[in-house]
Amino acid sequence: MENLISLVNKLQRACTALGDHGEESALPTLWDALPSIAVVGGQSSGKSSVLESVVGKDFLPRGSATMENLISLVNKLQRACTALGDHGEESALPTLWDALPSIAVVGGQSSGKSSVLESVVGKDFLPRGSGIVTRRPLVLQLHRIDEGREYAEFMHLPKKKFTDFAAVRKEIADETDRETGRSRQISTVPIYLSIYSPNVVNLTLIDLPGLTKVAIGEIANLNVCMSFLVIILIVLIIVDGQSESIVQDIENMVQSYIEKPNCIILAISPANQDLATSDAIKISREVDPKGERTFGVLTKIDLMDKGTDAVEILEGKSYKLQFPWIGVVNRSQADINKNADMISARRREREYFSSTPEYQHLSHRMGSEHLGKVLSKHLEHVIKSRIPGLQSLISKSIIELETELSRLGKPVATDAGGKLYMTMEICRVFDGIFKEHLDGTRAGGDKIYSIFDSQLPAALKRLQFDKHLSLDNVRKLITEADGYQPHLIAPEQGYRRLIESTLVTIKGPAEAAVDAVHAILKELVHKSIGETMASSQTVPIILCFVICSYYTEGNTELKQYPTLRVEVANAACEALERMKEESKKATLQLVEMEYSYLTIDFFRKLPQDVEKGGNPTNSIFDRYNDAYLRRIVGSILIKVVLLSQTGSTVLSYVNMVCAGLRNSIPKSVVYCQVREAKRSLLDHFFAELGTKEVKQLGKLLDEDPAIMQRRVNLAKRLELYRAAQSEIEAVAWSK
Ligand SMILES: Nc1nc2c(ncn2[C@@H]2O[C@H](COP(=O)(O)OP(=O)(O)OP(=O)(O)O)[C@@H](O)[C@H]2O)c(=O)[nH]1
Repeated sequence: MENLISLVNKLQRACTALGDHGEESALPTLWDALPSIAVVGGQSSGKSSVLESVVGKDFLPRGSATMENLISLVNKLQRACTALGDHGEESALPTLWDALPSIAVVGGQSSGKSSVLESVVGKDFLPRGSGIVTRRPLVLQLHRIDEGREYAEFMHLPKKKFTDFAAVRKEIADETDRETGRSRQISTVPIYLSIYSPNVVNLTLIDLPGLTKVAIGEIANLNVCMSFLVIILIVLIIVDGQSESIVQDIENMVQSYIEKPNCIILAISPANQDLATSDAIKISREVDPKGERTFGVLTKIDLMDKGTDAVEILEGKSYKLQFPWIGVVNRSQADINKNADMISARRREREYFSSTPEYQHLSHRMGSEHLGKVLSKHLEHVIKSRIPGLQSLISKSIIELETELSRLGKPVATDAGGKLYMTMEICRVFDGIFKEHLDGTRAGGDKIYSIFDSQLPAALKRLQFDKHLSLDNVRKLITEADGYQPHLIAPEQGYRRLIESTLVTIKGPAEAAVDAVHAILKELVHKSIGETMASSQTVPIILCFVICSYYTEGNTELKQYPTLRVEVANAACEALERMKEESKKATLQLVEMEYSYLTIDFFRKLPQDVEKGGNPTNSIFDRYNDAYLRRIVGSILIKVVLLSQTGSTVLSYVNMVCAGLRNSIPKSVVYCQVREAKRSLLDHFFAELGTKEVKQLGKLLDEDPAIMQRRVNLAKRLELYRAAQSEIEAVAWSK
């Protein structure tokens, strides 16, 4: 039996070595066929303990992994936010940073903020000196590691691990100067520092510049002598690069961090100063009047005057906060100068509280180690309570980002094939929209019909053939056509001239119809360009061309690519121009055809008419009298009588031809322009596109750099939010 079990063990080891873990594989898997025992159970049900008992060894990791996960998740999200430039500052994009809980350290200048931070971390790494030392927010993320050497990493130097904390201090000072240009000004752009150590608790702390009270405005309240001294001081400060506005700038910056409801305030007040004048308490009260998210920290307890103590404050009697006050004893300036190490400083601090009679009863909740633990615990609690809110914010943001991204479309392909494909797809979408306008799915095509139905007939009517065929005009034309020899039977040449000169006038309305349709087609081209969505970018390449899906999946206009937009518009308009010329030729030809050949029946009927009513023996002048001419013309006044006699007259012939042209002109226009535009609007453009090099194609798709940048930002943010969503879900489920 033992052999059998060890055989299975051996086989399982071999499977693992071959990468066969029972996961999906194209090869038959042996792993799945081997028997094994899986330990299942709820969280903290004792799975690991059962396993360890079976093995008889203590070898599995333990602890409140979920809680640690929470803080490291928030740390991760904060780092990701920073990488995306999301510092919680004003941005058109939804910001996750603001929703993430953080701890901001605030207090007056030299109140001991940096010392508290260093004590919590247990490392000496922050720049020290006179004046305003902290001039940029320092976002300090503490990561607890199980073992190994502690190290620090800056966000702006991602690949560099700092094991020497003096170098960390130097880098903070240098990076501050890089941003503020050694001008001693302050900057709101944070420095991100991560410290990995087995001696820290998971925590994110933000060190902010110290609040200061020196301001020009306060000089007025001082006596002359003092004012003089302060002015000299301020001049010195200004010479040193610090302007008066710095006081306000610092206050604004601190305020902007701590006013966010998710910010936990670590208010640092020195015990050797009156608490009533504490900058930290003053500013935190403004944003958190009930003290619901303010932790009061009292520094410099060891520096209090002899005979005084901080017991009243630490017991919450003189100034009550929701959370108990925590007293700390940091390294003094002398300790710093002597390079006293943090471990012994922490030990001395512990000893101070346990051995000072006034504080002995409070010693279990004093000191920087205790502070670190309290903050970590509180942060966990806050994060936990924020999870539902975070989840809904992230889900909402994901939807918003996806919508916006699909509106912007996919980025331009880099290779020639991809660029060509994208250009063609955009053109095809444009072409589809243009056709829809003509076919009635979209508005605009109906205007063409209204030209044929009302404008052309109205224009033909306005020609007033009867007026053109006035007796004087008829006489003139017939006489001219007869030349030196009057006609014998019928004035054929005269008829021809009359008809020709009348029908020629139809060219005007015919040409106008061509031009009007051309104008409408051009208008529809521009309309379609405006409506063209770069939806080819949102539809997977394998999908066939389904226009309706383009309309629903995205609505980025062709104007996203200004050059392509212009080129497509030009190509389409040039094509329409060519079609217009063809149409004009064909349509005018229709009119010309009508006067080039007159229907023969018309002439055959004329001699009979002459026989019936005319008198060929009359002199030429008699035959050209008004009655005779009127008969030729068939003027409206006498047309009833004369039409019945002559059967055909110039006017009726012209009207007959005109009625025919009224039908055939639209046919010609539609054939040459509308049908042709639907068929081959961009044929020339496509032919030219095929000959273009990748560079020229790139120029066509010269997207607005701002849009490109926005797409990149949105995509990164979406990636972050999706990752955050799955991580938060994992934590939320295991809560
Ligand atoms: N004796 C003693 N000295 C302290 C204590 N806390 C801070 N100090 C000293 O007070 C001075 C100022 O401390 P910092 O931690 O630099 O103060 P800060 O608030 O960070 O200063 P800025 O960032 O410049 O505003 C330093 O010399 C510290 O050594 C303390 O609890 N006891």
